Amino acid sequence: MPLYGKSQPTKIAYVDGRPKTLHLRKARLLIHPGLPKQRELVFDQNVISIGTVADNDVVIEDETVSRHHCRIVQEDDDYVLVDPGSTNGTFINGVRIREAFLAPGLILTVGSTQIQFSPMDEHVEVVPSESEKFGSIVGRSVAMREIFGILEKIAPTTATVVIEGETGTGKEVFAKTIHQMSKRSEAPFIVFDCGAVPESLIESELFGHEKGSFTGAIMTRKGLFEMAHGGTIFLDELGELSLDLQPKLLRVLEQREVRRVGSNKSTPVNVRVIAATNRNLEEEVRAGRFREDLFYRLSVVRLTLPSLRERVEDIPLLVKHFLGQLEINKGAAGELRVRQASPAALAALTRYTWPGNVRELVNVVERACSFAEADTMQPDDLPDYITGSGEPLRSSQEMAMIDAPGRDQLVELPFKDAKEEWISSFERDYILELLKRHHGNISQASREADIDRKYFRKLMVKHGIDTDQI
Ligand SMILES: Nc1ncnc2c1ncn2[C@@H]1O[C@H](COP(=O)(O)OP(=O)(O)OP(=O)(O)O)[C@@H](O)[C@H]1O
Repeated sequence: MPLYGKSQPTKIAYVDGRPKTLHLRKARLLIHPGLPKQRELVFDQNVISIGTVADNDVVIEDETVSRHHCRIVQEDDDYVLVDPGSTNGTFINGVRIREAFLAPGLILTVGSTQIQFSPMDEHVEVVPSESEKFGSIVGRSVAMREIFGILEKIAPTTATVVIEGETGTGKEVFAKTIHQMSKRSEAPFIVFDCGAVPESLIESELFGHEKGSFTGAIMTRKGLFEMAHGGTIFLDELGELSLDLQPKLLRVLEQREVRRVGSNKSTPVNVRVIAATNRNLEEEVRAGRFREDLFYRLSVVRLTLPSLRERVEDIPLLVKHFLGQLEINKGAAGELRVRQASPAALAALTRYTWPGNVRELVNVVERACSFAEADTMQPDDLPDYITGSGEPLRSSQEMAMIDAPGRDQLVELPFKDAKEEWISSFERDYILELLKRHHGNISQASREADIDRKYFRKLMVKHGIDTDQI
């Protein structure tokens, strides 16, 4: 039974897949309650550390208090006080405690300092933002403006965020923007791709290592968590993190300290974590590939970015945005070479199904800028597979029509499943066809497809395509 009645931890409530309400959980601490020198502090993070040294969230000048004395941890529905071993102890109602649930209004005694704890809840309706921009992210669809509405509230907090979405939907740019719109914007934003580093090196990359702790560790090195101190760490492809390493990450999140490989000393870190994955983490938990406790600890705020196919009304705005951003579209004096897209070009871009999402759109606009001969982008400046007019690549669309599961089969499925089935079959055939044409050369095939090589590889993995098959 939660101690705080109907209150809930910081979370977004979804109804029919749409974000409806945002519960922001905060904790208020009164230091020296009732005394003239009473001090009030409000926190939105899920661990609040208390001690005498400056890296604590609550710094207390009291010689009976330890350097890192105790911490208050937000559990799913409750707050828990943890004192793992301070010298003079933490007391509630005169009883020394190591771990205890905190009820609202309760006073804890830390050394000779009293602290009163009260949870504070803010419930807000998620309303689509009026703005079509959040930092460097643009979007006018309701789905995107709803996300902007959430971000306006949660970016300034320290809440951990998990961003889910297909490849190229903008997960990294969202993470960076959340950091830039937070109070941590002056501190480092560190990116780590859990899928790009060999498993054996991930621990030392993230947490650092001591000299000689393993073959090749010739110097002591700080890990990325220490480097991100005061700022944000972005863990991309979190779903790739092995089950062995997941408890180590959980430990850092819960205890807010890291231990370098080969060291038995912990270093406190103050880092906001934003993680992204193109897998559905809930399904990964059900399949036993992702730890449930880590999932709950991380997904304080969980955002799902819609694919570009689901928000085609954003395409004109995105095209305009990229025309203004891309270096290739700038003349000697910084003027834009292509200023706009013609209605026919926009219509073609809107009809296409965008397996590579926004990243693929960026590539297409970039390519069109180098093809365009006037200041308006025309359908001729777009790749044939987008306008549906080209010779061989036209076959990608035909292939999808021909090889996709039969229409009769598809109409038996719910719309969403049928659509996914159809797109998946298109992706598989398209990639296979291009690889065949380029004798298994991924660079050439991805260039012809006009999609990023990294994304091309991901599609190969997704569909179990190996160049040996070609
Ligand atoms: N809404 C948006 N507004 C402006 N630019 C965007 C938007 N969404 C994505 N982009 C741009 O699209 C490109 C791809 O985005 P990003 O790399 O963030 O995707 P991702 O989901 O992290 O991809 P991956 O899963 O492959 O790592 C970037 O150039 C990014 O700036």
